[in-house]
Amino acid sequence: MIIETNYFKMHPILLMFRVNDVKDPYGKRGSEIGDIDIQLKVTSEALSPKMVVDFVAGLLGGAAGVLVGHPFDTVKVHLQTDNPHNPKYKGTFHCFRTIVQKDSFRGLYRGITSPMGGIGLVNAIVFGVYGNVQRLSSDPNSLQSHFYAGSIAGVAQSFVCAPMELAKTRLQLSSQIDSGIKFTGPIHCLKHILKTEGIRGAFKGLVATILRDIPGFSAYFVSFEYLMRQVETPSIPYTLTAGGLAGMSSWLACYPIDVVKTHMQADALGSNARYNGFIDCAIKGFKNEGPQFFFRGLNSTLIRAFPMNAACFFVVSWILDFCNAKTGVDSVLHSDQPLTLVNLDNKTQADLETATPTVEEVVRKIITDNAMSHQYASTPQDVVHNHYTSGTINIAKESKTRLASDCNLK
Ligand SMILES: NC(=[NH2+])NCCC[C@H](N)C(=O)O
Repeated sequence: MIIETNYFKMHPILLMFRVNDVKDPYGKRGSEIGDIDIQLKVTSEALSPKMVVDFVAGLLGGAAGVLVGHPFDTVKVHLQTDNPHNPKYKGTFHCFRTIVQKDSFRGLYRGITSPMGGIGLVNAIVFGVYGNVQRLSSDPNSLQSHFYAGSIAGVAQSFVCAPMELAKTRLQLSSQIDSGIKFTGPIHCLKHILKTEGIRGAFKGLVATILRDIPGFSAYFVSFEYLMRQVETPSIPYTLTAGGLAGMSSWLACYPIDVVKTHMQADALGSNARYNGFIDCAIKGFKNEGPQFFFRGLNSTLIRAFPMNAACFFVVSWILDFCNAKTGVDSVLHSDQPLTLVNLDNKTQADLETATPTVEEVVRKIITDNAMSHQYASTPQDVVHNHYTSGTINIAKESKTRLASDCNLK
């Protein structure tokens, strides 16, 4: 069994194995390991603290992204809903300037409370679901796994994302719609929607959001993963660039659907509604305006996506890396057996990086090192008394491939 984390080139590999012969594995050779029958055990990582780390990393990464990206989002929504026949704005920069002139910087940061908490939450779901689905899939390293994990994450976050973006859109456009009511914030806005339009009203645009975010998030993660694989050790600028480009390609993959979604959420409900569903909205938009309808605001979206997702991916990667580096072990909970956590020092990691060890060699190494010095288990006997052992080691790519084939993994 091998479970790997994503985000960085040098993946920590988690090994969990079972020492079968608990009675006398060391034979007569002192602290050396005898011929023990080692079985690699496929173990679900579902209870691992790692699972939680993904969510927390997503939360903080999302918040960082919002701080950098929100002004661009305000511009995007203004442009998307501008009147095409009598446009207020001449373009992205003009829109930006007009908002600042009319409303100062507050205008750009209007409605940020909703995405701040909301995108934090959404990103916790996105990165949490994505990370765990990807790790637990049968072939975690393939781009296909990243694709599926991204799609599933996209669906999962839609249920929070749709009402949140609804409130955000209505707040951002509050001068144009809902005349009369001055919303104090997203919660106020959502409460009002719930009261006047019911639960259906609060989930207006849900289907459009799901349709948007399946391609959106699969492109997001596949492109990030792809870019990170192009270099051996990604530098900080490289990681930032990869995150930024991943954000941009994500929007390119779903932009027309996003335009329709925004229009539907800006639309009124009931008899005042202009659109009768997703398709109707798309057709009316197209008839009214031609193909440009589907690309209005794309510039500002792409411009916003770069810094926002650079910040987001960077913070997420940094947190995941920090958590891995700090402990040096993956603490794994197992329902019915005690665990020994094996912490390999840097030297051991380096040794294994240059070699191409077989599974057995790796396992022996872990046990030997663990037996020599460790806070969790100080003697070989201690290791053996705990039936399960796990360790995190960094292994070079070729070794990983070998390891994977030794374990009968694809
Ligand atoms: N279509 C999407 N939702 N793509 C994912 C990008 C998410 C990212 N938080 C952004 O707003 O740029």
